[in-house]
This record gives sequence, C-alpha cells and structure tokens, in this order.
Amino acid sequence: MALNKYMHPRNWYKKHKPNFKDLAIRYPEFRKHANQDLAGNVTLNFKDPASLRALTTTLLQEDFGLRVELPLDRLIPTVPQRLNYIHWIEDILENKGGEAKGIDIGTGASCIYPLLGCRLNKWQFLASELDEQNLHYAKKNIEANSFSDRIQVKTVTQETMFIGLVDEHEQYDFSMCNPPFFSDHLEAQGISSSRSDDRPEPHSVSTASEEESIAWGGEISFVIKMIEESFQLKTKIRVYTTMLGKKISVLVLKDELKRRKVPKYSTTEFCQGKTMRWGLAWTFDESVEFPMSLFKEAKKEKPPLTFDLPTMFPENIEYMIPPIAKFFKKHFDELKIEYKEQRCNRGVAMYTLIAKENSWSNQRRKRREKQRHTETIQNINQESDFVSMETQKTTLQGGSESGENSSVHSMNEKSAINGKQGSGTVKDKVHLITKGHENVEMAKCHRSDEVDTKCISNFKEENMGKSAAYVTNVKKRRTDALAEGETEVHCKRQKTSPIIEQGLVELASAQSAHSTVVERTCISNHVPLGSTEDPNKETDDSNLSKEQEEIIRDSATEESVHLDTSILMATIESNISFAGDKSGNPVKESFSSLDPGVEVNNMGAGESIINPDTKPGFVLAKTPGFDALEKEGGYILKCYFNLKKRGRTIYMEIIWVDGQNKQHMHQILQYLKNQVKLKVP
Ligand SMILES: C[S@@+](CC[C@H](N)C(=O)[O-])C[C@H]1O[C@@H](n2cnc3c(N)ncnc32)[C@H](O)[C@@H]1O
Repeated sequence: MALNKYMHPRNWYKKHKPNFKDLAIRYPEFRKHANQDLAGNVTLNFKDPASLRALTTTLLQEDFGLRVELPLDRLIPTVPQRLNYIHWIEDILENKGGEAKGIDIGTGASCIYPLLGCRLNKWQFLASELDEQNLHYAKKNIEANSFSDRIQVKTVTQETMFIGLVDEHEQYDFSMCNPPFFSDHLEAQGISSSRSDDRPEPHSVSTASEEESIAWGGEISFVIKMIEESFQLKTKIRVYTTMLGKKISVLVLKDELKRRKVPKYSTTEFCQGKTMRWGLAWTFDESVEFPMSLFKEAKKEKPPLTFDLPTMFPENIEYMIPPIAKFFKKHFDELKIEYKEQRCNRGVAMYTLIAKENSWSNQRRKRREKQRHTETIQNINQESDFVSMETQKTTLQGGSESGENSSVHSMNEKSAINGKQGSGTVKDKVHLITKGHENVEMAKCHRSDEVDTKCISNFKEENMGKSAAYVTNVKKRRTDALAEGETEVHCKRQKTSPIIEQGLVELASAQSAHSTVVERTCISNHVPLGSTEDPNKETDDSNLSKEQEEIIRDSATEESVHLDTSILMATIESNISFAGDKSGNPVKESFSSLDPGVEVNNMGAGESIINPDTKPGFVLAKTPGFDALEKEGGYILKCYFNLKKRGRTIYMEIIWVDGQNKQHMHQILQYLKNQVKLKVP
C-alpha cells in the first residue's frame, strides 16, 4: 500500500485499515464474499463486482453510518479515495465541519460525494446525473439516509454542465466532479494508448457503464466544457474543482487554465493504496487560498540538514566514526529517539530515526537549570578568590604547618614559594582554605579511583550550603587581620578557562543526575587523595598534541594547576577517544580505556559499536518497538541520520522522511550541534 502514507491526514482509513475479519463477523452480506485462508486471514476478490460492492456498502455503513444500495452494473466507488476529495474541498473552504453549498456533476448511483459531504459537514448539495438508473439509485440513497432536505438531484442532458443546472439566484461555495474518464470504447478497454505505460493494471474490476465512463473527448473535453462555463458564471461558484484519472489530463488542463488566464488554480494528489488520482481547482475569487499539496511537499527534494564536526586534531589524527556514532546514539537514547542502525563502519554510519514524542523541546528548561549550576559554580570560584588570598597569607605565616591538612598540601607548597611573612593562627586559616577549596578536594577525589558520589555530595553540601556564611567569615577575618597591622597580600582572581568551566558544570550537573558525564569526567590518574606527586606527570601527556598541551598550559594557572588539569585532561581525553590515526587506530589506547563511556580500544576498524560480532551493513533493531512504530506510523518524526567521513572531519546529515513537521528535524540538529560544541570546546 505504497501510497497510503500520502492519503489525506484526516482520511479515516489512513489510520484505520479495514479489518476484514471483524467486518465478516458482523456483516452477513460482507461475510458472503469474504474468503479465509489456512492462516485465518480474510481476503476479498477485488475482481468480483459483488465483493467490491459488499466492501463499499459495508464500509459506508460501518464507518459513516450511511446505508447505500448499488446496482452491480454501475460504478462502485472506493470509499477512501472519495474521502480524499471531500477533505481537500474542506481544506480549500477552510471550513471543516461547517456549512457550505456545493454542486456535484455526475453524482452516480451511489451519490457518494453528497452523502459523505453531508455526513461529515453541514453542507448542502445540488447534484446532476444523466443516467436514468443512476438517478433512481441516487434518489433512493438520499432518502435512505434522510438527506432529502440537503441533497437535491437533477436529471440533465449530456451537454449540461453548470448552465441549465444551477439556480440563477443562488450562490455556491464549490463544485466537484468525477468526470467520465475514457474518450471511447477502445480506451475504456485499455486498447488505445492513453493509459500511461508506468501506470499499473487495475487491481479491481471496473463496473462502470458506458455512460459513466465514456465521454466524447474523455475527461479533458469534459473539464474544458466546465472551464468554459465557469467563465460565464465566474464567482457564482466560488471554487470549481474536478477529479482527474490521468496525469496527462492534469498537465493539459493546467495549461488550458493558464492560457485562458484564470486568476488562480491549483492541483493536488489523491493517494490510496496503489492508486493515484488528481484534483484540479480553479477560481475567479482572489481571496481563495489553495492548500499545499501534501504529496508534493513530501516528495519535494529537500536538501539534508548538515553539520561538519569541528577539526581540532593535528594532521595525522582524525575523527573515527564508530565512537562518534556512539556519542550520538547516547543522545538519541536521552531524547527517547528510537533508532535503527543500518550501517556503522569506518567510513559511514547510517541510522533511521523515529521520534514518537517531542522530548527535545524541554531541553531549554534543562539548559537553564544547567546555566544556574554554572552561575553557582562561578559564585563559588569568586568566593575562592578570598580563599586564595587567605592561602597565600597563611603560607606566609607558617607554611610548615600546612601539612596538617593534606587537601591543601600542594597549594601551600606552591604558595610558600612567595616566602612573605605574616601573622595569625595557622590552624584556623588552613581550615578556611580547606573549606574554600572544596573544589580542589573534588578534583582530587576524581583523580582517585574512589568515591565520585561522596565527594560530589560533599561538594554540594559544603559549598552550596555554607559558602555565603563562609565568605562573610573570611572577609571578616581578613579585615580583622588587616586591622591588626598585617601586610596586605595581593592576589589576582583565578581566570577559569571555558573548558574548566565546562568540566565544573558537568560535575555539578552530575550531582543530581549522577549521569555518565561524571564517569566521563572522572578519569582516574591513580593519584591518591592528597598525594604530593606531580599530577602532570601522572596523566602522562607525552602523547598530547602541541595544540592540546597549549590548551592545558593556557588554562592552568600556577596556583590552580592541580585542580584544573585534572578536569581539563578529562575533557580532552573524551575528545581524544573520538579520534584515531590515519589507519583508524585509536589515538592512545591508555587514554581511551580510562574513559568508560567510549569503547574505542576494543573495536576494530569496520566493526559495529553496538555489537562487535556484527558485520557492517547488517540491520540491527535497537528496540523491538521500532518496527511497530514505523509500521503504524506512530511517530511525529521519521528521518535518516548519517555520519560520513569528509577529509579529516565528519559530516553529519539529517534527511527528512516523514512526520508532523520539518521543524522537529531542525530542533534535533540544533540539539546535537550543542552537544558537539560542549564536547569539542
Ligand atoms: C465516473 S462517474 C462518477 C460517479 C460518482 N460521482 C463517483 O465518483 O463514483 C461519472 C458520472 O457522470 C455521469 N455523467 C456523464 N456525463 C454527465 C453530464 N453531462 N452531466 C451529469 N452527469 C454526467 C455518468 O452517468 C456517471 O454517473
């Protein structure tokens, strides 16, 4: 049912496929024509007119409460296709469910357009028909559904279109028509060449009589006559419309409207199953706005949304696709976007994404929360300025005693280099320093193999809760000390690099979320808490690029080197784990293996990151729900997400497939871009 996805969105059958089994149980007439196979599936023979009639009358009864009687030797309409046309008229009139007065040229025995139009809307109809038998049945069907006060059928001659049918005192909102489609018997039998080669053979039998299906000149001539008459009636009928059975007719008639300088016209597609029909509308009323064709919109080639990952490595190092793919998959999981991996190897990763809900819009709120965390951290850093000052002062007073508290050990060592003198109680001040530099503690905790959560929660309690009181306290002591005649020690505020800020933010956000960010940020350099070993030595940065070393140098100030490098290194290592050398080997295995979030070191070139046993190109279903979602269309967005190598960088593209609106795709791209920016400063 290739075209069903382009059915009008309000078409009942777009989401409610008829259940033949159920219909067979509840409708005896339908049951007579239903066949059940050994597997229990119920099918219909669409080449049998009686089966077709049973289906149409049963669906009209079941889904629209319409009781319709049809002769076997006249056209049997397909309900879903007729619904598409009704919904298109609703869209043009912009009055779904509202009142309108319409005309139906050649209503047929079913009188299907007026019946459906009146059932779904408060419309009234003037219908025409030239065939006696059709007229008889149409009237019967109108009465059977108690629509005699809203639907009027008039008998007309072959030459009549609007003139001779319409009431000259009346104003009409629209006209509709399903014209006889063949020009002669040869065409009706499929012998002449007007059926286009690419159009498949009909799947169901045509029961249309000669009068119904054949008109001199076919549908083109029929509609040209309508166009001619519309020039006489102009806005008496606000919008003229017709259905067309052949694409060539659409082109010819559009050309005709253009040639005759009709002010506004539009076309659309009616899609159902494997059948496509077309709609043509024109008007002399400039205020009419024709709706966009959903089919054309969906089919229109839209360039994919793209983004190049920033290059940040020296020339012999490149990004590797599998770890990057894993990075994005983690974010898809976070956004509850289902994905199906179509391919993942060194050169390309391809995914089909399906989102059943908008989980990215509230990301703004989350970002604001994160921003608040940043601000809190910045406040703490500012507060630490005072502490730095105190640190130096304390050291001047008696650096040897600073060993009482190992957490400030290295700092005191560094501060002691200043070698100035001061006075005061060393113990108290050491205590202050320890408190004020809880972030130093935290960094150290992260540098050990232990207690992430513990030190994070300490950090939260100690710093967030007590920092205000603490700063007041420090300020007071500082004033007191100065009042006692101590020498002022000048100390510049530490400038924290954006990377470090980011590290701090990640750590802070992790307090509540206890997210993998902590794991990623907490690299273990195996420096025990309070160790006096040089942290730079432990992190073994011999394999870092000059660029990266520079970042470290620029970011770490003399006093804060111990704290800053640990976080900085974590950030850089996460990035490095995205990279490989020219042969696809991870840049540095020891780095990668320290990062629990990225499995670079056990992944060979071309292997899938999800399942190392799987050969590239094999389809892996991420969740069992994916296929069901896809099949039932239970999603708001379906798109393709590809990662491709482009030189030394990676090119990311998102290609629209289906969904509510394309804006979702833009929002997801923006979200992913933001994540990349956080990751690659
Ligand atoms: C293809 S059938 C459409 C029937 C129905 N509207 C439907 O969609 O199922 C075309 C109908 O137009 C009728 N017809 C042909 N020429 C006509 C004319 N000049 N005026 C009114 N009806 C006409 C035929 O009898 C036939 O019932």
